Amino acid sequence: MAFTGVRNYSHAQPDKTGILITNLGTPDAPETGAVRRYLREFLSDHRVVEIPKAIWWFILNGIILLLRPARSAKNYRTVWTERGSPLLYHTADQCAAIRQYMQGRYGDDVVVEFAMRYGNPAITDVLQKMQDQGVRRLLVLPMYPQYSATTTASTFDAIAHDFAQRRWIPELRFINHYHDFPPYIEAMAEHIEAFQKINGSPEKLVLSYHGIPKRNLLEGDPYHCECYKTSRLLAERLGLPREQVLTTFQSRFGKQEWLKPYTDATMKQLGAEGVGSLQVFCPGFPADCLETIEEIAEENKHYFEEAGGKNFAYIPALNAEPHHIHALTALLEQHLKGWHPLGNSDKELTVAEANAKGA
Ligand SMILES: C=CC1=C(C)c2cc3[nH]c(cc4nc(cc5[nH]c(cc1n2)c(C)c5CCC(=O)O)C(CCC(=O)O)=C4C)c(C)c3C=C
Ligand SMILES: [Fe+2]
Ligand SMILES: [Fe+2]
Repeated sequence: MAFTGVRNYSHAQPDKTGILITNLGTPDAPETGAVRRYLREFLSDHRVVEIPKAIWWFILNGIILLLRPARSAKNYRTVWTERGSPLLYHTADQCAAIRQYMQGRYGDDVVVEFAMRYGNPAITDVLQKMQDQGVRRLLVLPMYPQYSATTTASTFDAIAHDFAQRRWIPELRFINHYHDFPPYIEAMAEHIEAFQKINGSPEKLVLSYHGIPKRNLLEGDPYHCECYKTSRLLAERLGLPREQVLTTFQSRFGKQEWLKPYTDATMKQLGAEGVGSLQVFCPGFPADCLETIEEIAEENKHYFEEAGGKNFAYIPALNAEPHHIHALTALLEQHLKGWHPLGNSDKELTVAEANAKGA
């Protein structure tokens, strides 16, 4: 096998640092064919579905990819905008804001790009683009605050798979999680406080995270613990008593048991108990997407109200808000330490030069 080499290398070329922001990915269009292509790639990942591969191949191709794409496409159409899928454009906006900050600090020494684990822009294409720009040090930030093998490790697999084809791999740093990073907790707290200043404080605040199969927890995935820690730190920072804040898990897939309590069952229960006002925030989703806009703000709102609940409000994700960008750049800078001064590693900057660069 031939490895991909570095083309047009010149010794005069400065070494650059690359920051790669990744998220899950989304279909290219809210249509059955595009959704099927996306779901095929996503659901063929053994990190996501751990059922033995041969058995799963028949279920996936014989049932799921025949039935689900049309239904999912219909859901995607309800959230699609002129700028495309919310997950895609929020990620693009986050990347642009982080790039602006990093360029202000380090100029052209740092390259900031984003990629998606499934679909487009594909990780391997973006890594090629970064290599072509002279990136020799790579910092990867998967936008999953809470570690899970299904998401974080799968992203690592994709980076490793790409590197396995390259002759000259860059120096690598990979952010595993940031579920308890103080600026992230602070950004969420300030965001929730700002929302409540306008909309009032609710009787109950539900913190809803994407679920994973319960078996993954029993097999040693730390995701469940990290979600509870995020909730505890956020509730403490907001000064809310324990009974006012609930942690739940949404977006089940398939027949097996997933992490409980389930968000939908909780909505029905709180509605039936006659809860007067409820706010839902999703700390595990740094960007609004199908799972927040359609599943929480529409479907689960309906469950709550149908069961008798009043005043449901969904608190939007942090998206590209300044508080969020501040938290993310603080996280990135923590992980860039020792790579300063960014730029040509052969050339030491004088103090005056470093100051002039703002490094
Ligand atoms: C099949 C099992 C799934 C696991 C395990 C899973 C974990 C997981 N997912 C996210 C974040 C997102 N998931 C999104 C959509 C989505 N998730 C699954 C399945 C699993 N996720 C499916 C089949 C879908 C597609 C939508 C559908 O057909 O209903 C999204 C939104 C994507 C978008 O385009 O908007 C996000 C984000 C996390 C964080 C996670 C584990 C911790
Ligand atoms: Fe998911
Ligand atoms: Fe736990």
